Amino acid sequence: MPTTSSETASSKTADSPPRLEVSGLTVTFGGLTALDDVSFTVADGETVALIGPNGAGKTTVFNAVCGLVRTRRGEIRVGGVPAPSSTTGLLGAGVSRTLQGLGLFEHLTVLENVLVPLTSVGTSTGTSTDAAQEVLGTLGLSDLAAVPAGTLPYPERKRVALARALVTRPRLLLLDEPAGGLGATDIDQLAQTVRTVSGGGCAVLLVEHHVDFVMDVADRVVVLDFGHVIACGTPDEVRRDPAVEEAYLGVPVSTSGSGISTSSATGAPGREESA
Ligand SMILES: Nc1ncnc2c1ncn2[C@@H]1O[C@H](COP(=O)(O)OP(=O)(O)OP(=O)(O)O)[C@@H](O)[C@H]1O
Repeated sequence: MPTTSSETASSKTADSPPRLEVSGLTVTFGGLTALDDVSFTVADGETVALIGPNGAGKTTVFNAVCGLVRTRRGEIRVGGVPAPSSTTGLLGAGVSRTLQGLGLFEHLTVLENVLVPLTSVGTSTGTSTDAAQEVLGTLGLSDLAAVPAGTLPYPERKRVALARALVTRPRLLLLDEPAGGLGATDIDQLAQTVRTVSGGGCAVLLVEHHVDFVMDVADRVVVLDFGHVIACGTPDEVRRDPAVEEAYLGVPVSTSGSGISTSSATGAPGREESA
C-alpha cells in the first residue's frame, strides 16, 4: 500500500513535540460533519500540504487551528501545548496565517499592512519597522512600501499578505491557497520562499489546489475527502494512491519523469473532475 491514513499522518521526529498536532479533530456545522476524526502533525522545518476536493474540509482545519470554529471532538496542540484561541495568543505562540481572500487593508500602504500584526503584539515601533522592511526586502516589495495595498495587482497583493504573515517570524505558518491566481514565475518565487521559511525551521501547513506546486514544496501530503483523511504520505506516495486518484487527482495520463501527470490541465482538480 503506498499510503495509509491517520497512522502515518505524522512526522517522524520523536524527541520534541510536533509544532502542530491535530488529534481526532471533529467539526460539525449543524447536521454536516465537516471534519471527522482528522489527525496529522507538522514538525518544525517540515512542509505539509492539505489537499482534497472542494468542500473536503481543508479551510475548516485552518479555522479550527486558529480557534475560529468550535471543535466537537479532538485536540489541537501547538508546540506541545493546547493551541490558543485568540489572535494575540496565536501570534504569541508563533502561529501566523494567510487568508484565501487576502484580507488586506486596501487603503493602508504595503508597509502599514505588514506592520499590523506587530502592532497587535505590542512590538516597539523601531523594531517593527526594521522587521517589516526586512521582510519586504526579502519578498521584493521594498519599492512598494509606500503604495496603498489596494492599488496593486493581485500577485503583489498576495505577496503583501505573505509578508504580513512572515513579519512575526512564525514557528508555524498556515498558508491558505498561496499559489491560487498566480502565474508560473510567481509560483516559482513562492516555492522558493516556502523552502527558505521551512529551511529556517518554521513548520508550514498549506492548503492548495495547485497540485504541481504542492508536489514541489511539500514533504508530506495529507489528503482529505468529505472530512476524512483518506491518505497521507510523500508527494510520490500520494500521487500513486488509487484512492487519491479516484477522489481528487483524476486518472493518470502519464507516468514518465519524476511523477504522474494528471488529467487536469490546470493542476487544480476538483471533485467534479474525478467523476
Ligand atoms: N461556517 C460554516 N457553516 C456551515 N457550513 C460550513 C461552514 N464552513 C464550512 N462549511 C462546510 O463545511 C464543509 C467543508 O468546508 P471547507 O471550506 O473547510 O472545505 P475546503 O476543503 O476548504 O473547500 P474549498 O477547497 O472549496 O475551499 C463544506 O461542506 C462547507 O460547505
